[in-house]
Amino acid sequence: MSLRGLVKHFDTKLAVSGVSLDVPAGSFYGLLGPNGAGKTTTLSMAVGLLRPDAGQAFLLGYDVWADPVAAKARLGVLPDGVRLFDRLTGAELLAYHGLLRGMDAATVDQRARELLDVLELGTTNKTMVVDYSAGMRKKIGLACALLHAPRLLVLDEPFEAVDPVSAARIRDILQRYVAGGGTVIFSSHVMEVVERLCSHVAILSDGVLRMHGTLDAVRGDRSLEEVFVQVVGARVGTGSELAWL
Ligand SMILES: Nc1ncnc2c1ncn2[C@@H]1O[C@H](COP(=O)(O)OP(=O)(O)OP(=O)(O)O)[C@@H](O)[C@H]1O
Repeated sequence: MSLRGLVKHFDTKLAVSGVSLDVPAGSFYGLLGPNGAGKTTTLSMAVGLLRPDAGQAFLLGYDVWADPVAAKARLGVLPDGVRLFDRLTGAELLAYHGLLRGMDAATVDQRARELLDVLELGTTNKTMVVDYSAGMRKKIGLACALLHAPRLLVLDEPFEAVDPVSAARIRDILQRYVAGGGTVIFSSHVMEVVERLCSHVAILSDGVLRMHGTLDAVRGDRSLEEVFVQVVGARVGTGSELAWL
């Protein structure tokens, strides 16, 4: 994935200010940044969900805004908020996604069962997605992103709201996916997960890419958290805040 000078304003607010980033094929890329840094906005522009004011995004060589069908056929996305067709069961939602992507019904059925099983969503669960918990919605969103075996996965906070057992399962799936030649870029607030999984990391704040590169190069001899806090400029507490509490 190559991002070139992506810019996005919301009214007068400059949310993303000229982000350029190369995500090498086969890398496991972590995108870090404080709340409101512009991670979701950047990833949404990168995958063709939010039109940039300026700049370009290339996925596996295809310009996502000029050639969206070719780019999106090779891409799996877990968007922020996961707006799903939620009056369906998990199995129905996966079937819908697979058939929309032109997959044959038998393959969709087999992969859907495996995904529901491995993500512990239940292969025979009749609960509609609208009644899923937050973590279950995250997992069914991830299953939809994986179903067509894309070469590139873009995941917005895939571990948010997910229980520790499922998180370990997702880490394992993604590590095997990368070992098999896939590429992952995901946003996260959990340094420990990023340090454990990622080959590369980027730090965004106030819509600007502050640091990026291999994990070792970004981290140096410090912890990722120390680097993050320094790069984004942590406020120092005076000890007098919330004195009324
Ligand atoms: N649809 C929108 N309308 C107006 N402002 C928006 C919209 N989406 C995002 N913003 C603003 O753009 C900035 C970047 O938001 P974004 O959601 O990309 O941040 P983020 O890094 O993903 O944050 P978080 O870690 O909290 O999810 C924020 O100031 C946010 O208020």
